[in-house]
Amino acid sequence: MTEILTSAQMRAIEAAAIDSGRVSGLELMERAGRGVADATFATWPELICAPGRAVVLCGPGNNGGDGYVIARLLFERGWDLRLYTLGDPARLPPDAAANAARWQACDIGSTPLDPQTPTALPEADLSIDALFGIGLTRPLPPGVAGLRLPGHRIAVDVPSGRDADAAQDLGPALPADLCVTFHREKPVHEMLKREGVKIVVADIGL
Ligand SMILES: NC(=O)C1=CN([C@@H]2O[C@H](COP(=O)(O)OP(=O)(O)OC[C@H]3O[C@@H](n4cnc5c(N)ncnc54)[C@H](O)[C@@H]3O)[C@@H](O)[C@H]2O)[C@@H](O)CC1
Ligand SMILES: [K+]
Repeated sequence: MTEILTSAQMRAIEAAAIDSGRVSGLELMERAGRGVADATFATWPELICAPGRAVVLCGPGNNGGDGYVIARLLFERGWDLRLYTLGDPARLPPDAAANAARWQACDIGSTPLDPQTPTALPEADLSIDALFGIGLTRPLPPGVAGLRLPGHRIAVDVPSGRDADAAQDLGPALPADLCVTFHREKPVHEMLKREGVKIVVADIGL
């Protein structure tokens, strides 16, 4: 039977691993981003040798940090990247800020999303939803809830707008074809499977 962890249990496991000195938060984020890229190419192998365009949406927390890692990894593989940010990048938590700085070194730039009005996103082969993960605390702002995601839609950890613990209905959420979570499934992933979303659990070495 699949072992399922709540978001609080997941945070405790991550914190214990980091506190033990066995692994840094930054390294966990790198493994998380790599896990999403690997699952994406395992799901759509035709994309491995045919880099196209990817839209990456990065939120204000560590889910956004995963997004910056994924953008960098796709850029290194020759993809045309369009990165969008929500919130003030100057207020990102430390590991996400470090990956935003690495992204800036790629010299591609980014576009802020308007939280009130949905931004028109370009056509793309992949869209990566790294806006909110297990840290979502309230309904999505209207400018996010109304986004139309192009191409194959990949949710990082949790589709933005969904409560990872499936305990409360937080309102509209972004759609996903593939959702890549880390270490163990969370309660929402059982619901997502029933909705036809492919779930991949990436091993991040915890
Ligand atoms: N070291 C770590 O902690 C790791 C974290 N990971 C990623 O980090 C995620 C959790 O990161 P966080 O705890 O930073 O949480 P999130 O990145 O999910 O979101 C937290 C941020 O969103 C804001 N927020 C919440 N709901 C909002 C709403 N409706 N509108 C606007 N702002 C809202 C909060 O104020 C906070 O700034 C996981 O889902 C996973 O993707 C992975 O990188 C693995 C390692
Ligand atoms: K997400």
